[in-house]
Amino acid sequence: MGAIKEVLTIAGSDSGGGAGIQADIKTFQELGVFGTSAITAVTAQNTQGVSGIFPMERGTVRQQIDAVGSDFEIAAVKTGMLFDASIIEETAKGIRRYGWKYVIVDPVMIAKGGAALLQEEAVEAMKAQLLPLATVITPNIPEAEVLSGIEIRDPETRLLAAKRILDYGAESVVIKGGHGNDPDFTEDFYLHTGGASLMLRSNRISTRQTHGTGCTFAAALTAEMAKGAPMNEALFTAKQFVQAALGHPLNIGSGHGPTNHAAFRNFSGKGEVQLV
Ligand SMILES: Nc1ncnc2c1ncn2[C@@H]1O[C@H](COP(=O)(O)OP(=O)(O)O)[C@@H](O)[C@H]1O
Ligand SMILES: Cc1ncc(COP(=O)(O)OP(=O)(O)O)c(N)n1
Repeated sequence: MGAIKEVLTIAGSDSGGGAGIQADIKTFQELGVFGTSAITAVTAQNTQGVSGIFPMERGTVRQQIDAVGSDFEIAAVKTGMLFDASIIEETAKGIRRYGWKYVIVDPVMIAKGGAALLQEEAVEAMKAQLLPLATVITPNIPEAEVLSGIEIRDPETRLLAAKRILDYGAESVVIKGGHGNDPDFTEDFYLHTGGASLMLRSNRISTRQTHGTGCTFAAALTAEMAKGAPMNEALFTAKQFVQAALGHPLNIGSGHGPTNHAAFRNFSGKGEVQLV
């Protein structure tokens, strides 16, 4: 067995443990990579919503990135909740300073309960400074609409939105389908600048316990890319990981509960995800 791969997440803390840094580290551990973190904001959050947001000073974020970057061999870096333009700038500078190879940008904007996890005026900084560094961006449908300025109603408008997002300079994008309108299926649509595309399709699981699915998907993708999986395999594993986590609920909390990060380990339903 080779040396364990080291990965970094630059994201917010979720006190409820289902999303953010906590979801990322659990996912990294489950997929056999060593997780490190730079915390951008502390949130007071549970399954019912976000009751407080405490952003870090930009220097605090920089120091965490440098502490990790100067000592660890980071095989892939993921970004999540970045909250404001100054933290986006520090994150982009850090990624450039260390020249990390795989950069997975989850452009977190709004939590399920409606709390803003990214200031509106920071969207332009994200487009200009972070998206050009991304190997893959992983917006959900509302985030893809904000980034592209296109309303996603069907596969045609989704394709247009994906192309528009790639205009900001990223290598590829996956528009996640959890917010789609098909009651039976979810579809995550991947597009590479070279024109190659993929669709990850699965049964839509009927559950309220969906808190942190986006973070978990992007963290699983990060772990697989760090281990050297080709993009199609990394995407497939990430989707399977989320499918298992949603399909084996833990019944924690009284609102939108966390997914089960340990479920993939024992997952037998690998055929439940189709790669099209
Ligand atoms: N009810 C569901 N059943 C199956 N997969 C889902 C469901 N909801 C979300 N997913 C999957 O979870 C991942 C995150 O999707 P999404 O909900 O769009 O992101 P976010 O959590 O960022 O809003 C995607 O892979 C999506 O297909
Ligand atoms: C600290 C923190 N980061 C990110 C999110 C959003 O996570 P996401 O996976 O998009 O899940 P939902 O909030 O949509 O359930 C968060 N809530 N907190």
